[in-house]
Formats: sequence, C-alpha cells, structure tokens
Amino acid sequence: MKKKIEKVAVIGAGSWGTALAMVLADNGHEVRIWGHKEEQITEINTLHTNEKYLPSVPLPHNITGFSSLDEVLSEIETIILAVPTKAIREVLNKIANIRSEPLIIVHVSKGIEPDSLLRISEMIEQEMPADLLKDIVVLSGPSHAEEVSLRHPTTVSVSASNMETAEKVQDMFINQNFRVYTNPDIVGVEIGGALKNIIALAAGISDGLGYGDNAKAALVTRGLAEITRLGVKMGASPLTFSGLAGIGDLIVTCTSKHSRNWRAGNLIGQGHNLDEVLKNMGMVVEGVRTTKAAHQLAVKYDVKMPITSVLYDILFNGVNAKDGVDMLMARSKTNEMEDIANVFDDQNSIVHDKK
Ligand SMILES: NC(=O)C1=CN([C@@H]2O[C@H](COP(=O)(O)OP(=O)(O)OC[C@H]3O[C@@H](n4cnc5c(N)ncnc54)[C@H](OP(=O)(O)O)[C@@H]3O)[C@@H](O)[C@H]2O)C=CC1
Ligand SMILES: O=C(CO)COP(=O)(O)O
Repeated sequence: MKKKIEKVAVIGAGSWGTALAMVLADNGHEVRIWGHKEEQITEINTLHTNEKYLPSVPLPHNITGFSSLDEVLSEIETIILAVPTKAIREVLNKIANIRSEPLIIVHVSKGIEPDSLLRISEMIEQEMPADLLKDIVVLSGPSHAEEVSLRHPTTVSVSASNMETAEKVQDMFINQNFRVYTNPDIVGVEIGGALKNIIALAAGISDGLGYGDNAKAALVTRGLAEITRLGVKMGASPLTFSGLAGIGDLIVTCTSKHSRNWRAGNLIGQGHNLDEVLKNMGMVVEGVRTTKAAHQLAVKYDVKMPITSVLYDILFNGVNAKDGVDMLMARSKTNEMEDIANVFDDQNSIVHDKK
C-alpha cells in the first residue's frame, strides 16, 4: 500500500531525534528537525550530518533543520518530541505559547519525573492546554539510535489512548528496517521504557566491578520482576513487560555498548564518581533521575524494588558499588514465584476494580 506522505516535525536534534528523522525521511515524509543550537542546524542543512550525535552518518537530504520553533511548527499536525525528560516541560511550554492549532504529540523519551512522579504522557497533558492537544502517542522499545541510523533491523511499540492515532503513527514510521507494533497499554509502555534505564545502570556497574554473565542475567530477570511489580500497581498490564517495551528494551540496554546508561554504570563500577561520569558523557543518562523517581514510586505504591533501592544508595548516598551488590545478595531468602503470583493478584484486583 502506498504511504501517506506528511510534513512531520522532530523536536530535539540529539541522537534519537536525528535517527527517527532518518526513518521518517526514508519513508518519504517531509521531515523538519528542530534544535536549539544554530551551528548544529547549519551543519544539518549544509553538510547533511550531525557529527556530535551520529558521527559519520550521512543524513537524507529531505531532512531540513530549523532553529526557530515558530517556523518548524508551521503547517504541522504531528510532532515527534525527542528531548530528555528534564527538558520536556520547558520545550512544551514554548510550543504552547506559539501554537494555535491542536497537535498530535509522539513522545519518544524514556523517563519519569522525580517528585511529581508523572509519566511523560501525563506531563504533556499537564503542560499543553487541551485545545492544543489532539492526541498523545508513545514510541518505545529496544532501539539504539546508532543502529537505527545504520538501518539495522529494529522493532518498537507505539501506544496511545486512541488506537487509531497509534496506528497512524505505526504507518508513518514502519518500513523494512523499522518494524512498529501497536500496544494499547500506554502505562506499561512508558514504565517499561523508563525503568529499564535503572537496571541498565546496575548492569553496567556489575560489569564495571568485573562480574560476569550470571550477575547480569540475575539483574535483568529480577529487574524485570520489580519493574513489573511497580508497573502493575500503576495500572499497566503485566504482559507488556514480556514485550518490546519490557524485556526487549531491558536486554538491549543492559547488554549494548551503545547504551549511555550501561556505560555510565560501567564507569561507576570501575570507581569513577557520578558527577564526573555525567559531565563526560555529553549525552543524556536518563536512568539517574529515573532512579530517584522510582525510589519515590516504590514508597508511594508500597512495592519492593531492591535493585532500585540499592542503586539509589550507590548514586545518591555514597554506598560503595561492591557493598551494594553484597547487600542485594545478602537479602533474606524468598520465593521467586510468590512475586509473580502477587503481580497477577494485583492485576486481577485492578480488573475487578474497573468492573
Ligand atoms: N539515543 C537512543 O538510542 C534513544 C534515546 N531515547 C530517549 O530519547 C530521549 C532523548 O535522548 P537522546 O536523543 O538520545 O539524547 P541526546 O543526549 O543524544 O540528545 C538530547 C538532545 O536534546 C537537546 N536538548 C537538551 N535540553 C534541551 C532543551 N532544554 N531545549 C532544547 N533542546 C534540548 C540536546 O541539545 P544539546 O546538544 O544542546 O545538549 C540534544 O540535541 C531520552 O529520553 C532517551 O532516553 C529513546 C530510545 C533510543
Ligand atoms: O533506550 C535506549 C535503547 O532502547 C537507549 O538507551 P540509553 O539511553 O541507555 O543509550
């Protein structure tokens, strides 16, 4: 079937915004990308590269850079919001001041806001006046920008409260290299994408300490258990966590050299200090702020999250990484399956409550 060609604006010219702009450009859309650094936009428009974020990757010529939000949004119905969680409110605020027509906002960020404990779709609902918001869609899954930009096979999920809009976004992005599934569980897709960064930091620390594959498999598996426990309490379907936005993204982020969260954890495990690691990364490491948020969520929802809790102590309370691992291994004995049964009990009670 022939694709509907659209004008789309990608807001955020970092690694992920640029890689997704390439997918859209490959699909023939008229792609605009907005960034707040004039010299980077000039580079995109003249050299057709974005060397800082995707070194040595030529960008398709149907991507045009904009440094004015006003201009990038003109005659646009759909934006792809690709800035770090920390910048979302600021950017939406600017958009809300410019815009007079409703937008479909596809967000691709993976975080939860500390203190407010809001998911990104909830932050968007708070920041954008209802008359400027047509729909919110989340796109998430195992997808490092570096590999997407090389057109390596990649799969992601999109979710929205309006599934027709999710399908529209699926059609906009899907191609031979970039396979897009829909999933009706927006809470699960957002929680899975955000919380896997915590476990990736922990996996990096484990590797940095010199531990091996057994430790990493333990972190991924028990990490998934605690993500699922919290996600279900927040209203997600447990099934989402065995999908792309759950185990899929956990695997890719905990095992890939591309992951900034894994790399940051790896350096911390080797003994480097958190502030120094974040300063030298030059790109966002979402898991640090999300650890703070998840630690608060675990208290709010009364959910056991031992990996998150130990990571919180390593990042913010000066606990030594090796001592943190020892603390996890010395926890009182428990039954693996009880956890799983509790998740399904919680899910049943959510279903009954809704009836
Ligand atoms: N990279 C990836 O593979 C993937 C990333 N994601 C998610 O996408 C989101 C964005 O990440 P990613 O692109 O990788 O991050 P990067 O660090 O690569 O890029 C972030 C971009 O946002 C810009 N930015 C930061 N603050 C502001 C602001 N206040 N106003 C305007 N622009 C701002 C940065 O500009 P500057 O250059 O000035 O810093 C940069 O262009 C994150 O939530 C991440 O988890 C999701 C899937 C894959
Ligand atoms: O979300 C990602 C891959 O799916 C990117 O992970 P990092 O932010 O750790 O690089």
